[in-house]
Amino acid sequence: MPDTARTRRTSPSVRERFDALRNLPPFLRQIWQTSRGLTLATAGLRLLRAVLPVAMLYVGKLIIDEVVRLVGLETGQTSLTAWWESGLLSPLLGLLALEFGLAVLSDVLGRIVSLVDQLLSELFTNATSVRLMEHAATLDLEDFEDSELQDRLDRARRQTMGRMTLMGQLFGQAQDAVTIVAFAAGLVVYAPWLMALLAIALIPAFLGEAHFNALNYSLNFSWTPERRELEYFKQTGASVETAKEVKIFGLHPFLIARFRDLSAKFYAANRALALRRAGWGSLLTMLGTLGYYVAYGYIAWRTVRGDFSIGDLTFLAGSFLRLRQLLEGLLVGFSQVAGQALYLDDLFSFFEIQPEIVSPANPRPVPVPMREGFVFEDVGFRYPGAERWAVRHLSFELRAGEVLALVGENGAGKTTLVKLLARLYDPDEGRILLDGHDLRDYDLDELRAQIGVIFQDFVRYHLTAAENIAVGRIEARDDRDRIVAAAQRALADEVIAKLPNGYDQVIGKRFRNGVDLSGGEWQKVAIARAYMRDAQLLILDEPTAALDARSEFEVFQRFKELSAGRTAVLISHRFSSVRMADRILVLANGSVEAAGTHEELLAAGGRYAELFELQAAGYR
Ligand SMILES: Nc1ncnc2c1ncn2[C@@H]1O[C@H](COP(=O)(O)OP(=O)(O)OP(=O)(O)O)[C@@H](O)[C@H]1O
Repeated sequence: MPDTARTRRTSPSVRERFDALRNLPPFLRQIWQTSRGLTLATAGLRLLRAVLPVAMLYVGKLIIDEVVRLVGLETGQTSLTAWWESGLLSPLLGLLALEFGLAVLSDVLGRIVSLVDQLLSELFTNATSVRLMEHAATLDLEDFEDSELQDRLDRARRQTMGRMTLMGQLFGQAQDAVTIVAFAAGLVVYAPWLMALLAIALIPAFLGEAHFNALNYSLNFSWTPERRELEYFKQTGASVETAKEVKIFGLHPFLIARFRDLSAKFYAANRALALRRAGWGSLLTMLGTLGYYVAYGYIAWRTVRGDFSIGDLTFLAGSFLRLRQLLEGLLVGFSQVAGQALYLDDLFSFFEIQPEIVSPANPRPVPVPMREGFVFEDVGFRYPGAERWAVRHLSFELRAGEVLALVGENGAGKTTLVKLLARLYDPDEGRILLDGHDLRDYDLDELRAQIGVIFQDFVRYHLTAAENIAVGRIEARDDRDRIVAAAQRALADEVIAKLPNGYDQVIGKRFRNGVDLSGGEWQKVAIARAYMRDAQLLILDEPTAALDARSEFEVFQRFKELSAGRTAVLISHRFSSVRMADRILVLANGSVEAAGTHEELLAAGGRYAELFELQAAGYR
C-alpha cells in the first residue's frame, strides 16, 4: 500500500468516523434483503421486550407500596392463614403474579430474540460470502496479483464474519433506545433535571470510547499486510501442501521465529492501545458513576422529606440505575457501532472495485468456426508495477487450424503470450486480432468459451477425479461418457482405473478418504480438462513437464491428432514434442526471434538449433 494511504489511515478524523455511519443504511438494507421475515420478527419482539423493564419496575413499586400499606394497617395478625382468610393479601398476590408473568415473558422473548438473531446472522454471513465470491469472480487477474487488493479482500472476508456482532448491537441499541424513552417518560414526571445530569455525566465516557474505537480500527487497518503475513506463516508452517518441504529443509524454527517476531510486534502495539483504553475508560466511567450517586442522594433526601413514598424511592432508584446503564450502553454502543461501521467500509469498498477487462457495449459475436485465426500486431505488455516489458514488439500469426509450438528459455514470455491470447490481460501496446477484429471487440465470456488453456501451474482441485476433469466444462459435470472420453484422450483413464473408487475417488490429501496422485498423474488428469471443452483454440502451456518422455510424446501425438481442425498452441521444453507442431515460434526477450518448421529452424542454425543440440547431446 502506498505510504500516504497508510499514514492517512492511521488516524481517521472525527468526520471520517461519523461518515462511516452512512454505511449503516445499506448494511440494514442487506439484512432486510437476506430475510424479511426474520428481520421483522426480531424488530417486533425487541420492541415488545423493550417496554417490559419499565413495566416490571413499576409493578415492583406497586408491590412495595402495597406492602407498606399492609404494614401500616396494624391488624395484629401473624399467621398466614388468618391473613389469607381476611382477603387483604389478594391485591399483593395479584401484583406478584403479574410481576412473575412479566419476568417469564421477558426471558422467553429474550431467548426467541437471540434465536432469531442467530439464524438471521448466519443467513446474512452466507449471503455476504456468496456476494463476495460472485464479485471476486468478475475481477481481473491483475487485480488478484495486486497485494493491495489481497489486503482488501482479506479485510472484506473478515467482515463477512465479523459484522454480525454489529447487527446484534444495532438492534440491541434500538431496543435500548425504546426502553430509555419509556423510563424517561416515567422519570420526567419526578425529576427532569436529574436525567440531564445523568446524560451529561456520560458524555466523556462516550467520547473516550469513540476515540479508542477509531484508534483500534486504524491499528487493524494499518496492520493488514502484516496480519496476512502472519496468516501465511501459520499456513506454511502447518499445511498438507508444504509439510513435505518444510520437514526436509527443517524450516519449522525459521517459520516459527518469523511468526513470533511479527506477532510479538502486533501484540505490543495492541497491548499499548488496550492499556491506554483501559486507563482512560475507568477514569471516564467514574464520572458517569458520580452523576448517578448525586441523583441517588437527591432522591433519598426527597423521600426523607416526605415528597416520595418508599415505593417511589425504589422505583426511582431502580429506574436511575437502569437508565444509567442503558444510557451508558447506548452511548458506548453508539461509538462502537460507529467504529464497526468503519469496518463496513472494507466490505463495501471491495464491492466497489470494478474490473477493467470487460465486454464492450456492443460486442461482436465470436466467429464459429474462425476463418483466419489470431494476429499479434506489435504487442507489448508490462505486468503492473514491473519495469521490464514481459513481451514487446511481438508480432506473429496463429492461423486457424494450425498447431503452433512456442519455445524459448525461461522468462522468454511464452506464458504471458498465452495469457494475452485468452484476454486475462490486455496489451499495453499494439493489438491482438481474431479474424481481423480486436479481441477487445468481442464478448469476453464467448471468447473465453472458445479457448481452452491448461497452464503449467494448473489447479489441483480436491474434488473427485470425474469433477477434476469436468472443470474443463463444468456444465457437463454429469455427462460421465464425455468425462471418460476426455480421460482416455489424455491417458488419464489408466490413472483413474487404479483409484479405489475410480472416477468417484476424491483426489488430493486435504479431505477424508482423499488419495494423492503423482505429479505426472495429476498432469494427465489436468490435460483431460482440455478435451472436455468444445473450444476452437486449445493451449497446453507446459502441463507435461512431469510426464515421462514416453507419456509426453504420446500426449502430444494424440493432442495433435485430436486437434485436427482446431487451432492449437503447445509449449514444451522437449524438442521431441515440439517438432510435431506445424510451425514453431522461437521467443526471446519477449519477442519472436525466429519461426518455421523444425527442419527449417535447424537448417537456419540459430538459437533453436543450439538448444536442440544441447538437448540431443544429453542423450548421446
Ligand atoms: N505475474 C507476474 N508479475 C510480474 N512479472 C511477471 C509475472 N509473470 C511473469 N512475469 C515476468 O514476465 C516475463 C515473462 O514471463 P513468462 O511467464 O511469460 O515466461 P515463460 O517464457 O513462460 O517462462 P517459463 O519457461 O519459465 O515458463 C518474465 O521476465 C517474468 O519474470
